Amino acid sequence: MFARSFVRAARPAAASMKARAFSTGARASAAAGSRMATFATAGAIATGAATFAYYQNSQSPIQAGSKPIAGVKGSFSERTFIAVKPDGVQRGLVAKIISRFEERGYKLVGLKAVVPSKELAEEHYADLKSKPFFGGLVDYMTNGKAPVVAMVWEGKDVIRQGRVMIGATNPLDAAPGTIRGQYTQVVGRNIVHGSDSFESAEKEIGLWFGKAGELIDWTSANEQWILSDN
Ligand SMILES: Nc1ncnc2c1ncn2[C@@H]1O[C@H](COP(=O)(O)OP(=O)(O)OP(=O)(O)O)[C@@H](O)[C@H]1O
Repeated sequence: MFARSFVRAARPAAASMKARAFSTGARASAAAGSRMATFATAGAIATGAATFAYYQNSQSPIQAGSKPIAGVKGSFSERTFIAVKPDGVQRGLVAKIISRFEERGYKLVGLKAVVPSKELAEEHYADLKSKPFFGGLVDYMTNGKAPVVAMVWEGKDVIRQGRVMIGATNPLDAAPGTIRGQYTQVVGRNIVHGSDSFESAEKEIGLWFGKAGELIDWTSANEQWILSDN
């Protein structure tokens, strides 16, 4: 009985959330000149009763710019940009990468599949413009043979911890147990990206997720069990 009324009540809210996530996605897409499909951003997150209540009581489940786009540096609200690159998507490693962050207790606040425009990829990797592999890197990110799965994760020290979890850029130097140390062999196909500083996170989240409109500010029921100090 409860379950049925919950589902019935949830339907219109979920539908409006999806519509809103889609329209903000479309706006950002137009801005970045990218082809993208926003999926599961609002719908998959809003599965728990507590989260549902939060959405139900909220006029706008989509963040309206109340929080800085990369959260607050060094706080529980710090955010990082993590992307599964096309080789990771082709190899079916998206769920494994998401699981690592989820199981660590980090909170998923943004998720979408994107084939980025050349301009977006060039801006993302602007600091590598002079490198001989730059053209190939941009082509591999943008050729559409597979999308990039772009994500924003939130939690304590998530920028630094995200880099540790991902491992060194060159798989030869990546420690066993890190994502690259477990799944990759060569630097040109190292399956995942993570912001390397707060400033990079601000820039990258802004580039890939527009003006924070696509990010969902929600409260995890587990937060006190993951983030409390004695
Ligand atoms: N020597 C190289 N040959 C080919 N591709 C490279 C080389 N060095 C770096 N790359 C590619 O460029 C990406 C960006 O390089 P960068 O030096 O910024 O490392 P990173 O910050 O660990 O990587 P990412 O930005 O993807 O997280 C690497 O992840 C890799 O895909």
